Amino acid sequence: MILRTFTGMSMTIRDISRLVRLKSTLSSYFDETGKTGVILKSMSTDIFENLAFEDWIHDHVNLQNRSVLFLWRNAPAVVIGRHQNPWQECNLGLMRRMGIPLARRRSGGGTVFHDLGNINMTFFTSKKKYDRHKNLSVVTGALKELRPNLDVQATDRFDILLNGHYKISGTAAKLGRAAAYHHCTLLCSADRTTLSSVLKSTCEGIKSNATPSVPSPVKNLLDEDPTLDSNTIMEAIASRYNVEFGFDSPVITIDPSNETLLPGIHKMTHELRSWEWVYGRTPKFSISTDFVVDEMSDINVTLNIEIKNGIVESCLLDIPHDWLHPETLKEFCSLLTGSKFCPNETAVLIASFMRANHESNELTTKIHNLFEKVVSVM
Ligand SMILES: Nc1ncnc2c1ncn2[C@@H]1O[C@H](COP(=O)(O)OC(=O)CCCC[C@@H]2CCSS2)[C@@H](O)[C@H]1O
Repeated sequence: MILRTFTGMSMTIRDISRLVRLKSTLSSYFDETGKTGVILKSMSTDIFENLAFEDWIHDHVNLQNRSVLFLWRNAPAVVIGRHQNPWQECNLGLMRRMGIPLARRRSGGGTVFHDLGNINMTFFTSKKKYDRHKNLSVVTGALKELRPNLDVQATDRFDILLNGHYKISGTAAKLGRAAAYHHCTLLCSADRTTLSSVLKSTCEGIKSNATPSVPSPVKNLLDEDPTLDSNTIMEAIASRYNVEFGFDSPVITIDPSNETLLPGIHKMTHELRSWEWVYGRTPKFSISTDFVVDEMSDINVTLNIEIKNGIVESCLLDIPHDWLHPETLKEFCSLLTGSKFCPNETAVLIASFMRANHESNELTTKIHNLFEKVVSVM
């Protein structure tokens, strides 16, 4: 079965049999049933599949007279805004070591951390009905219904604060020509240690006009009230959504990797996963930084590098000529120029460079040290 019901509110047998019988796409299902409000919940915890599903709904569902609430959670991931610079926003080295993926979403705004202790909600409407205040009041209303003493309030910048100070929810939005979506997070029991360590850039000397994030002190709802749990919170949000908007939708569980139901979804997911989208879409930037390349003799190096579309446009290294021959240095820099600003690609290039230039062990060690330092900013 393509869709299955979830929670107390159940999908009608007629709805299900229609879907099974038609083996239809989700958009034709919407048209068939004529429902004006639909609540969907993802069975995937893959950030790229879930972001692709958002795109799919936005592009394929007629949202003129219809609203959709999408509820989803992800395995650990860092999600940057459309116009952001990942090198400026997060600790990419640590994320690689921890196996935490980086995703770039299509909406603007800042960088957030997701894991299974964080709920995401996407409110799809026509552009005319787009109303972030109303959507956030669904969230705060649901929380107050569950625990009347919780002090949760939406702010002017559409964050939700707990006790007037701690951020528990961040918002971003995408406005299309006729349709729109507003999506937000909700911190229930996320790993705050990982959150703060991955959202700390290690890269110094970046110059860019990418959108910067606005860091805030964060808290989990379950730290305030350990008797809460994220499934209960999700159900409360779903029923509050129905009440607030006058709908009667069950929560329909959906598989965002189902190509039959969602024609074209695989291609959309693939694009979101690609290096070209995640890193290559970074607005042009430069890095100017100093490092010691040879601790023994205290050799100081200045690196000036310019990156456009994720590709090294120019690379200048200021190194004492008696440490590395200017010709070798020139070759090293021209090797990087035109390549992806990425440790894997650089490692391959440097390895072949070292094979071709194996004059002495001393030179190999120097190139290796230089490579390690340059790669540490990637
Ligand atoms: N999961 C989560 N929820 C709330 N706040 C967070 C979270 N992770 C980090 N932060 C805090 O917010 C700031 C960034 O705030 P800033 O205001 O810059 O950015 C946002 O809030 C963007 C929200 C995007 C929501 C989308 C919904 C579905 S896909 S992602 C960060 O430095 C932390 O201090």
